[in-house]
Parts: sequence; structure tokens; C-alpha cells
Amino acid sequence: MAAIAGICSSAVVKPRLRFVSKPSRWDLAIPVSSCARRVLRLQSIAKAVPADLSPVVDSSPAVGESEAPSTGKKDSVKLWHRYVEWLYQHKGLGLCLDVSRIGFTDEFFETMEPKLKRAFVAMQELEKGEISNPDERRMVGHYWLRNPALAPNPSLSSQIEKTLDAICTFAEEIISAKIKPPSSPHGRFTQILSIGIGGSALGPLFVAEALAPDNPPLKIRFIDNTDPAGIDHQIAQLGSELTSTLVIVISKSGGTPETRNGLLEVQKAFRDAGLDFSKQGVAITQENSLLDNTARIEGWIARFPMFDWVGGRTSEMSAVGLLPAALQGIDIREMLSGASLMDEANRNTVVRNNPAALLALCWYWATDGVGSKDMVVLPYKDSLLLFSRYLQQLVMESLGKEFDIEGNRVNQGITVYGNKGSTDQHAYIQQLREGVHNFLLPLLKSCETDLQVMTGSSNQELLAVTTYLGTRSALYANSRESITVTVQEVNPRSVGALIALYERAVGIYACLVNINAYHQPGVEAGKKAAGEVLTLQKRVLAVLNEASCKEPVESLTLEEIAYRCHEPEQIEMIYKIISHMAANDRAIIAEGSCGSPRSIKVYLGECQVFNHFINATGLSQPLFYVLASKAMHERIGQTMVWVRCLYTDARTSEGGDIGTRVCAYEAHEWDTDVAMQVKCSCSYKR
Ligand SMILES: O=P(O)(O)OC[C@H]1O[C@H](O)[C@H](O)[C@@H](O)[C@@H]1O
Repeated sequence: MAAIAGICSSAVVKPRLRFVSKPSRWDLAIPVSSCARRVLRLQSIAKAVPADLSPVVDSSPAVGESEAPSTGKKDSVKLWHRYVEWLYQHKGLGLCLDVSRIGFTDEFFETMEPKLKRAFVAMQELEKGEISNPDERRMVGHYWLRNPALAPNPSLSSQIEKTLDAICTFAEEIISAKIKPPSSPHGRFTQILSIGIGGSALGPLFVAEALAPDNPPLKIRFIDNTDPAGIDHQIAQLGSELTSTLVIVISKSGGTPETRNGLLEVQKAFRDAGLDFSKQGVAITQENSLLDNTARIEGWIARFPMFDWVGGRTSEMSAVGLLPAALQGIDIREMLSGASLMDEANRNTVVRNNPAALLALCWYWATDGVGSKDMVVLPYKDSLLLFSRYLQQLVMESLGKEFDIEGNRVNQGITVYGNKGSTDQHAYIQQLREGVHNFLLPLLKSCETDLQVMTGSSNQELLAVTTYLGTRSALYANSRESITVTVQEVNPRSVGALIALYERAVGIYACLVNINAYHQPGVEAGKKAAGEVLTLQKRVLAVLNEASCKEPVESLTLEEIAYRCHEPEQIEMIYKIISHMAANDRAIIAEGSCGSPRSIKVYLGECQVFNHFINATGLSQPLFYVLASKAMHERIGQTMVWVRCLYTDARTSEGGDIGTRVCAYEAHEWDTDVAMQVKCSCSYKR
């Protein structure tokens, strides 16, 4: 048997454990009516936590604990009864959920009843295709991915089924070498390089670590950051196997800069190695996104759709997670079936028979419905190492919201972190058991929720079990609560079920605290701020370029640059932009050093002299460079020129960067089949 647990400690106060000895009203089904959406709009929980839901400050011992909790002596028989009373078991999935070490009371359940009813209705409406993400005007359909018959119309069901079939066929053709790389001595694809970030990376990363066999048909590597050294490292590790690498570029929006950057770097590596990227590239993205258009125009070997109604953090059961998994030889139909069975269980309106509702209620109890405590995920299986990172995005991006559905400021969220059970015991469990409880702000209480997995029969596994049990007891003895989820085995079915369990718990919890779990305005704000920095960077470049094209070159101080950009108040940001450019040899420090900002004078190492526009329908890529460099040569007589071509697809107005190169070019089969305008900027070295 394997177990996964959650520990939620109370802070200084200890919630009272009430031993539930007879069936309570919570054994009864909660009737679900089809209320309109506005009925679901609950009050801001953060503003209105009922007093009796807060942990009780009481000097008398709670049920199930001794007079002196710090001694670790508990009334174990009462705890045993509580365990038996509340144990949830899904026989088909071999999964158990033990919430007995969470000290919720009958009164708490009663208070939560109306909220739960509304949550069940909301989840039903969501599954029927309601616009459950009102801010983005989107349906939320990840549950349909594992049960296409649930989709609100036959066309969506058929899209899901067709995509799944296409994934299975493609994976089979790659593994059997029916589709092979053009110039690999192996005669087949041996490696996958996955480029994506956030929801387009964390699911595939977790599943690869959890389920990939020791010798998979294709091994997988990830580029999920912008660090040039990290990207170079992945490419270097592939070495000569770049010839047999299938590059899967994953981005729902198709325009995430980090992913785009990774793609351009990898494409450059392919060019440098004399390889044709298009014969080894696969895109997973929304139809007509920049990535989709790039892949279509460049003729990559395959494109798989990302659906508008599936969010990145719940996309593991879409092509995003299924394609990489299938290529590693993981049984994706089993994953889907585990998730589907779990979804079915999570539709139960009897709370004690609905594991996701039980989890969500425990989170609410343990964090006072305001995220007052953190969730510490402790898997006792190495293969589940990345579950905490996966959950971090799922929980924190979904629940970390400033406003509730009515627009009240609530600053909701639950912090998630964690690593590995035993490993963490020897690292930070000391603090969880005895240490500080307020991590960030004085008004927050600390919380630990611990996710633990234990298995089996061997000596090693016995050790894992005893470690887990010891940790659970020791934490509980010091008033730290926990949830334990047990899975019989870590396999595609149970991993599918675990993902589905937490997806649904997040959905239900979001209903309980009345927030939209499916948007991410905070991330959008970050992207907007990054866009503003990019705009400033362009202005800095324009100012520097003008000065750097003068004869002789004019070097500028930071004040002069800020003044000429008409952004004197942005001088610190300008300094950071210039430091970065200098570190990457794009700007040259003529005087002073970056360490003493007031001293520096700077100019650009190259001068961009003009932009050349070409209407390029029917032209091949090298021709852009030829035309641009010819025009450049005629105009300024320079022979050594660098040409950068940007294209705009006239139909979609989407565009991209073809890349920068010296005017010499190599033959490249890249014909445009759509109307494009290509803007080539030319520069020469100073
Ligand atoms: O899949 P993409 O569109 O490239 O987005 C990747 C990630 O971008 C942002 O960070 C979003 O907040 C994430 O939810 C998303 O998963």
C-alpha cells in the first residue's frame, strides 16, 4: 500500500478534535439544484469567516489529545475510531484518503453545508459548459478530456477523441521509426527536447519523473527557463543525438517569450549543426497562434491542438501532457481512465464519499478559509518528487487571487512547497514540528500540509512506512495536522487519479472561498510590466543607436540616455537594461564600470542603419537576406553586414523573428505560402 498525506498544523492555537461516533448529517447526500450562476456568487469569505470556523483557543484538551500535547501522548483509541469513521477508500483506484488528523468539528461541517451545496452546483454547471472563467469569457473543460462524452456538444467531443487518436498514432509512428529524422545514424528518434514553461512544462515534468520507464523509447529533456547557460547545457547534453531529437514546442498562447526564446536558441543550434529543424519539430498550441503559424509556414512534422477551454495548469490530460508521455512509453489511456474514475467519485454529493470535497474542506478548516497556513507536500516516493512543483502552480496560480468573484479584495491563496518525505524529515521537519509558525506576515498563521506516499513490503519500503508513520505521529503530537493520501502503486492510473483529485479539490475550494480559479490576472500584470520594460529597452536602443551611428561615436551617460528617452524617472531601469546589454556584449562601456553607475558612458557595438521592407509572398527565406543586404550595400557601401529579418503574416497580423545573420547565407528550404511583409534591419560593426 502507498500513502500520500497532508499535514496542516495549527499555530499557537489547537483546533479541537471532536470524535464523530455516529453517522452525522454529513452522511446524507447534499441535494444539488440547478441554481443560476449569480446564486453561486458567495460572499467574500476572507471578510466573513464565521467566528466558529476559526480554530478554538482553549486551554482544555481537545478530544483525542492528552493534557499535555507536547509530550506526544494522545488518546489513540479515539483517534483510531476517528480514522475508521472518516477513511475514504476508492477500491477501483486503490486510493485512500485519511483526514482523521485534521481536527474539523461537526459544527464546522454544518456551517459549511450551504457553501458546499453551491460548490457542487458550480462544478456541475462548469462540467456542462458554463462560462466558469467569466473574466476570460471561457468554458473550463479539462474534465471532458478524460470523458469526451461529457463535453457540451458533439463537435467538442469529436475534437477531443480525434486529438487523442492522432497522439497515439503519431507516438506509435515515431517509436516504430515509421517517422524518422532525416539524417540520424540511429535511423529513429531517440530523444525528446520539450520547450515550454509553466503549465506547458510542469505536468510533463512531473509525469516523466513519476512514470517514465528506466529505458524509455525516447528519453526526455526540458527547456523551461530563459537562462542561456541552461539552454546551452541541454543542447550540449544532447551532443550528436541532436540529429535524432524530436523537439516538442508547447505553448497554449503560442507567444510566451520564454518559450519563443528557447525555440529560437534551439533552431540556431540546428542551423549550426547543419540540420533542418522543420523535419524534427512538433508544435502543441492553439490554432492560429504565432507558434502554430510558424510551425505551419515552416512545415514542421506535426502540430497538435491546445483547446481554448483548457487552462495551462490543468492541461496534463491534453496533448500537452499526453504526447510527451506516450512517446516515453507511458500508457496514456490508463492515465485518462484513472482521472476519469476519480472525477466520477468527485461528483458524489455525499461529502464523506467525495475525496476532492473532503480535501477542500480540510484545506478550508486548516487554513481558516483565508490561506493562513501553508501546504507542505511530502511524498514518500522519489518518483513523486515533482508533485509539489506541479501542485505549486495548480494551487497557487488558481487560488492566489486578490479579488473574489464580486470584486471584494480578499487576497486569497495557499502557499505550497515540499520535496520528499524522508529527505525533508532530515532537513526542515524540525521547524515544522517545533518552530516558527508565521512565515510571511504577522497576521498569517503557519500551516503545514504534508503529502506522503509509502508503499509495500520490502525492507526499504518498510523503512519508508515507518518514517512516514513516525513523522505523522510526531507532528500530530505537537498539534500539527495532516492528511494522508494512499495509493497502492505509482502507475499511470494512480497518477491520473492524483492529478484529477487535486484539480477538483482546487475547483471546489475556489467555490468555497468564492474566487475564479481559472484566470491569472497577476501573471498577466507581470507580462504587461515585462512588455513595458521591452518598450523602454527599444527606446534606449534607438537613442543609443542614433548616438552610435555618429562619426565619431558619441558615448552617453545614464542621465543623457534617460533624458533623451524622455524617461528621467526610469533611470534605474535604464541602468539595469544597459548592464544586461553590456554583459551580453550588446553595449560597450566606453568609460567607468557597471559597478559604479554614475561613472559609465556607453555606446553600441554596432550601428543599425535602416529598415528595409520587402513584400515577400512566394519568396524563400534566404532571399530576404539577399535583398536586404544588397539594398544595404548599395546604400552605404558596407560589405560586412548583419541582417535581421522580422516577418508579419498579412492574414493574421502575427509576426516573428526569422533571425539575425551575416549576409552570407546557406540554402534553406523555407517558402512562404502566405502573404508576408518582411522588415529587415541591417547593421554594421563599429
Ligand atoms: O502555455 P503558454 O501560453 O506558453 O503559457 C505558459 C504559462 O504562462 C503563464 O505563466 C501563465 O500564467 C501560465 O498559466 C501558463 O501555463
